[in-house]
Amino acid sequence: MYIRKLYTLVFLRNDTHILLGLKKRGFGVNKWNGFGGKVEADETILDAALRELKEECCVTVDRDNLKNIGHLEFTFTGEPTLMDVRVFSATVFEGTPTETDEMSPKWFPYTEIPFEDMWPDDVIWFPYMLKDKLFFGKFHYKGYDTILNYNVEELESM
Ligand SMILES: Nc1nc(SCCc2ccccc2)c2[nH]cnc2n1
Repeated sequence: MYIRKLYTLVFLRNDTHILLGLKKRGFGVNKWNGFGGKVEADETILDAALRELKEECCVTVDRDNLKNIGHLEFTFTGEPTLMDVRVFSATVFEGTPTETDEMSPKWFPYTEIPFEDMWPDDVIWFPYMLKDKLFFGKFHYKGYDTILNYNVEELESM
C-alpha cells in the first residue's frame, strides 16, 4: 500500500523539435525532462501543469490546448510513496522558453533526444508520446538509476 503523490509533466512540441529543460536543482537535478512538479492540495492537476510550466520556463498554454497524453507511476524500493505523474503535451503556446532558477530550456530535434542524460524510463515511453499514442506506464526502481521492472501499455483513451 503506497502513499500516492500527484505530479505533472509537460512537453511542448513542434513538427521537428521537443522542448526539454535541464533541471538545475531538486528532484531529478542535472537531468533533461519535461516541465512539472507537485500538484498542491488547492489546485487541479491541469492548473498545476499550467502553473509549473509558467514558473519553470515562462511559457503559458491555454488550458484547451494542453492535452493529457499519458500516465506514469514510479515506485522506489524501500520508499512508501508512489509518484503518480500525469503527462501533458501542447503544440500551441505563448511566450519564449526562458531559463529560470529551476530549469534551463532547450529545443531538441526528435532525432537528438539526450536519453543518456534523462531518467532511464524515458527511452521506454517516449516512443509512445512521439507517435501520438496515449500511454500508461509503471516503473519500479532500485535507487534512482536502476529499473527493476516495468510495464508500458497503449491506451485507447485517458
Ligand atoms: N521523465 C521522468 N520524470 C520523472 S519525475 C516528473 C515529475 C516531477 C517530479 C518532481 C519534480 C519535477 C517533476 C521521473 N521519476 C522517475 N522517472 C522519471 N521520469
